[in-house]
Amino acid sequence: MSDKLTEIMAWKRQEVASLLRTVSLDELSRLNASLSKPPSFAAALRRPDGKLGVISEIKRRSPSAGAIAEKIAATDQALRYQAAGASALSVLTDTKFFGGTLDDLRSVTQLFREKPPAVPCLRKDFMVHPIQVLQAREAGASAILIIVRALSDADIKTLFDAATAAGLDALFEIHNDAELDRSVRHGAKIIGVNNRDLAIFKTDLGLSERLIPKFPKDVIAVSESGIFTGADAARVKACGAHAILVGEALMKSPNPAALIAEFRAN
Ligand SMILES: O=C(O)c1ccccc1NCC(=O)[C@H](O)[C@H](O)COP(=O)(O)O
Repeated sequence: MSDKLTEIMAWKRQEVASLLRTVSLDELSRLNASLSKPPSFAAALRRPDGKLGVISEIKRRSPSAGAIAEKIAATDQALRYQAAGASALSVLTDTKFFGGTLDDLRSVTQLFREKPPAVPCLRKDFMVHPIQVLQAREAGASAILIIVRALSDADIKTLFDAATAAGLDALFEIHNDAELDRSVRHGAKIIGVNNRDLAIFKTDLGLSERLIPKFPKDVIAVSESGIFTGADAARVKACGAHAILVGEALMKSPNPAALIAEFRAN
């Protein structure tokens, strides 16, 4: 792993270091019991009409694209996505590389509680420790991200167990066959193929086409990154994706509702 992800993970471990303390499964279960249940991320991705679930991302900037919509308020974009019929939101909470914050997630989930329907939110960050899972649950998330390539099996188990205890779903993100095998061994229920090669920042939907047909039938399949048009969405749906995760195209679109409708046209 010698690419941008290596740099981000190293930074994330440094960032989280000041917060580190033991977070037991018991503490997470008690926290879960004390808070209102978040809407199910997994259930939102498998649509009864067979159309693609669309996970719509709030992403102000990124290492590959640079500035996307630096000044946008998370709640304004969240309302646009809610009105557009997004299945779920992905809220980037990393500040250094993506310009997001945990407050973005908090304010969006609070807004959805006040103005239903509550669209489930993924905490999109680089998870390394259960304290981040606890933060995600407190901030109202429905799911966390587990980047298989960046974590040892022991770390994956710790994070997945923590998410389960906290009442959260986990999106396992993969880039190759070995990572698919590892996710399945861990019992992943939602697996996303990230089409972006983090060494050269190029996206290739062919990666979803190669890997998704190999997913176990009961796993929810997500295709992530590099999806811009109805034709792109149709390609990944044809290979078995239940849902897509879209950032840049939706953030830059003047009409996210029309774009989401285009993604679901097939
Ligand atoms: O987007 C990046 O440049 C990036 C770089 C390093 C690690 C992760 C990165 N992106 C995170 C994502 O997974 C995407 O934001 C997400 O899949 C949406 O992608 P897109 O629709 O291409 O904006």
